[in-house]
Parts: sequence; structure tokens; C-alpha cells
Amino acid sequence: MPSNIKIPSTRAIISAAASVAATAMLIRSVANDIIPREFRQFLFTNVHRLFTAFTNEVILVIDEFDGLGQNQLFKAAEVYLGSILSPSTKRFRATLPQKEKKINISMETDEELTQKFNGFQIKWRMACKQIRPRYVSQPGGYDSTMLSKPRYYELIFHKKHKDKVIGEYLPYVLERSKAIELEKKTLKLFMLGNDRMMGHRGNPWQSVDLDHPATFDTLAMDTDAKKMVIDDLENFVRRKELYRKAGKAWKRGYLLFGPPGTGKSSLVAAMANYLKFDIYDLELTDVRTNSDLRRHLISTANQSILVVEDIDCSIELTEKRPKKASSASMFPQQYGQENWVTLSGLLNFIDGLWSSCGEERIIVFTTNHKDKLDPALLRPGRMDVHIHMSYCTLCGFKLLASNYLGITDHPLFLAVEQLLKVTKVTPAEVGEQLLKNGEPEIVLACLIEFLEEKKKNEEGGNEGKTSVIGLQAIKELVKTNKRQRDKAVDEYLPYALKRSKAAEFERKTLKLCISRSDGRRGRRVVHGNQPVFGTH
Ligand SMILES: Nc1ncnc2c1ncn2[C@@H]1O[C@H](COP(=O)(O)OP(=O)(O)OP(=O)(O)O)[C@@H](O)[C@H]1O
Ligand SMILES: [Mg+2]
Repeated sequence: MPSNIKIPSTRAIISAAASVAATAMLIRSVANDIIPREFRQFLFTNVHRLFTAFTNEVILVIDEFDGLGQNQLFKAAEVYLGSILSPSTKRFRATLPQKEKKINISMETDEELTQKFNGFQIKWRMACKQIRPRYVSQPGGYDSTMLSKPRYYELIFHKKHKDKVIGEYLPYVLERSKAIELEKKTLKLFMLGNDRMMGHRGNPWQSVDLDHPATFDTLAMDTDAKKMVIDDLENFVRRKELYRKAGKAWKRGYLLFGPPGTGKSSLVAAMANYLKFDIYDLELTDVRTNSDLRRHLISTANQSILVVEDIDCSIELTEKRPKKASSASMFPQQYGQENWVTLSGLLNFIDGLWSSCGEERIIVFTTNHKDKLDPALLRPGRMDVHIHMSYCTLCGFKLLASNYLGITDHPLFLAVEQLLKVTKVTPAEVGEQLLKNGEPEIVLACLIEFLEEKKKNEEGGNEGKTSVIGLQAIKELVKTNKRQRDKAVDEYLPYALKRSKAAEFERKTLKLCISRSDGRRGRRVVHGNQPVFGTH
């Protein structure tokens, strides 16, 4: 480098930059004072136009408000962009709307986000419109209520992609935002409030957040039946046009029947969680007259599930209520017999007016006794799908074991399987057993004991405990060192199970002895003839 060229020092560069900035600010403030605002706006717009004339970029502006109402596209963009903010985004906006649980994240003013869509690039920029406060003759001078700044998004892309952005990209944003909103939706469980509380805008329904953990993944039921229900629900929500074309109201009825504790209510919750539909739990004994019932049903919302639990107990299944009911205070004389809620009255209304004044309605009736139901309910076309919730099967047990114990296989499953074939046990009972504390071996052993007890009670016999695999034995097994235990579980248990079955048949005591050794300490510990399997 020639020695006569002098490199300016960092200090000199900083001081030069500072003086340029100060001069620029001075010019700007002088220009602001001298040049009228309208002229400045005119200058800015024209200079901007001059620059944009040389670029191929176009800008689509999406305002926050469309007249007085909110612009749906702005809302959709806000939701969508909140889900794809890139790590380079420096400022976010976070809000937690009232009654919601999830925090909303969105883009902050002056932030930018670039995205690729179908091979072309799109840039989003969030900006605020500057609105001058209105001058009013009051202390302070300016009306602060005018200071709110409407926001808008700028969508910047190459002009050759204009049609694609409008025809493909924006519909995609709308669709995605809908899905995201649905995902975030807090489900509600509505119940009829009592009369005194009906004042709230005349709506008889009161709601609480529905936070039921049941999903199709946690529900123990026959795999084919579960798949059928899921497919049916998906078909239903997808077929709006078909229903319209066929002249049918867009509703679907499910009748869930089975013994208590087999998962009927859990299935309703799983359906609601799957579709993100609110639940209206209609307790028919709370409804006095048909006109009340109509009023209540009409005030339910679309995309909801109307549930009537234990339909055989909550309503008279015949046209007329028995004399006993007419004297009950719930049905005073002034209502007249024709006004009482009857099953056919309910069905007629559900089939008729109510379902045609709403969309995407699901109606679920549950019962423990399908045989007691009025034929009117079972008539084809009334309840579209009948689902039998049965006692626990091996498939159901495996799902529960996987959910509760985190295991998908175990030698003790064999014993459970054998007992499930000959015992009527509900998934609720199995779940209760699996909730017990302890190693899987112990929990499964408890379950086996429970099933054996149940089987014996069903058979009517009660003499002596003849456990296939004793709880005590399994506990001892778990206490042994890990290597020994694994060996016992993998090798001896299947063998012992087979043997114990034969032994039970012969009513012969079977014993298996395990000698324990602790290799690491080099000491051999021998337990004298420890009873592991057999009758006790
Ligand atoms: N099929 C199942 N899968 C998983 N868990 C179940 C199942 N059935 C019952 N349970 C468990 O048992 C509890 C009670 O079940 P649920 O209330 O759904 O039974 P139900 O059939 O509606 O009974 P009821 O006829 O008495 O109303 C649930 O909270 C759940 O934990
Ligand atoms: Mg129930």
C-alpha cells in the first residue's frame, strides 16, 4: 500500500457519520416546518411511484378494517403469519384473549417476513397508518380517541405472480388460518341452567370449558368400529353439498349402547375433540314442555354435538306419560298432556324444524338398554349409526396397557387374554386396575387377580383363591435383581402360565423356584423354595 494514502481513523469515521445524520435531521425538521404536509405527501408519493416504476414488484394492501367491520383477510393473515414467524423475526405481538387458554402470537408493526410458495417468493410487511389526532376544543387540545392506528399488511411479490397470489395463495392463507383457529378452539360443554339463571340474554344454556382428555387414541374399542366411527365423522363434515343436493338436513345421529363403564360418554368427548365441536348436554328431565324443548334446541349453535344421555331413563318412551308423572310437580296440570316432552315429540322436532335451521349438527343418544328403546328411535333413518360399546377385549386391553403402563407387550398379557375371554369386565374397571402404583408386573398381577375374582363371582363359586399367577409371587419376582427378573419374565412366565393352566385344570399346586444370585458382588444368594406361581 502506498505510504502517502492515509486511512481515516475509526473515530474520524464515527464523527463524520454523526455529523451527516445530524445534518439530515436538521434538514428534515426544517423541511417539515417549511413545506406544508400535503405537499410533502405529494412529493413522497411521486418519488415512491418513480422508484416502483423501475421494479417488477407489486404490493397488495390488506387493511385491518373494511368499513366498520373487520377485514376477514387481515384476521386470517394475522393468524397464519403468527404460525410461521421465522427465527429472524425480532419483535412479536403476544395476546391472551379473555376466556382463552392459548397465547396468540402475531407479527409486530414494521416487521417483515419472506416466504416461498409454489416456487415463488412473497414478502409480508406489517405497517400502521398514521392518523393525525383530531383537534377539539377541550383542555389538552387533541382528541386522544382518534389516536388509534389501523394496521395493514403489505403483500409484496413479482407482478407476474399476481393471479397466483390472488387465486391460490390467499385462499391457502384463509384455509390454513381456519385450521389453526380450529386447533386453538376451546371447546365448551353447555348445560341447561335453572330458571332463575336464564336471565342472561334469554339463553337457557350455561357453559363451562370442556377439557375432557378422551380422544380416539385413548379409547379402548374394537379397531374396526373405531375406524368406522372416524370415517363416518369425516364423511359427514365433508359432505355439506351432498346433503344439500339430496335435500337432507346436514345432521347425523348416533346411538351408543352398552353396559355402564364401556366408554359411551368418553366416545362423545372423543368425537367432540376430534371435530372440535361443542357439546350440548340435554338433560330431558330438566325440560318441562315441548315448547321449552324447542326453544332450547333452537338456541344451540352449529358445529355442535347434542347429547341425550341414558335416553331410556330420561324420557317416557311411549307417547303418553304415565299417571304418576302427571301428578309430579315437574309437570303441573296447566301444561296439558299434549305438551309434555315425549320421545317421538323430541324425534319429530329433531328430524324436522330444528335440524333444518342449523348446520353440521350431531345428535347422540346413549343407553345401557337398547332393548328398552322405543322402536321409533330404532327405525332406519332415525339414528344413522348404532355403536355397540362392549366389554373389554384383548385389543382394548392392549391399548389401555399402552396408555396406562407404556407397554405394548408382556408375558403376562397371555393370562389377561385368557381371562378376558371368559370374564365380562368393562374398560373402566380395567383402567381402574391399571392405575395402581407399581412395576408393570405388579399392576398386571393385580389385574389378573381382579379378573379371576370377577370370573369366580360370575360363576357363582367363591371357595378358596386359585390364582393362576399369585400377586405375592409376582411381587417377589419384582424384588429379585434385574437380570434374574428379566430372565424369569421372559422365560419362566410363559412356561409357568402354560403349566398353571393345566395345573388349575387338574387342581394341582404348581410351584416354580427361582434361585437368585447377585453376580456383581460375587456373592450368590439362594432363596429357599420360594413359591412363585400356583395356588395359594
Ligand atoms: N372404552 C374405553 N376406553 C378407555 N377408557 C374407558 C373406556 N370406557 C370407559 N373408560 C374409562 O372409564 C371411565 C367411565 O367411562 P364412561 O363414562 O365413558 O362410560 P359410560 O359407558 O358412559 O358409562 P355409563 O353408561 O355409566 O354412562 C372413563 O372416564 C374412562 O376413564
Ligand atoms: Mg356415560
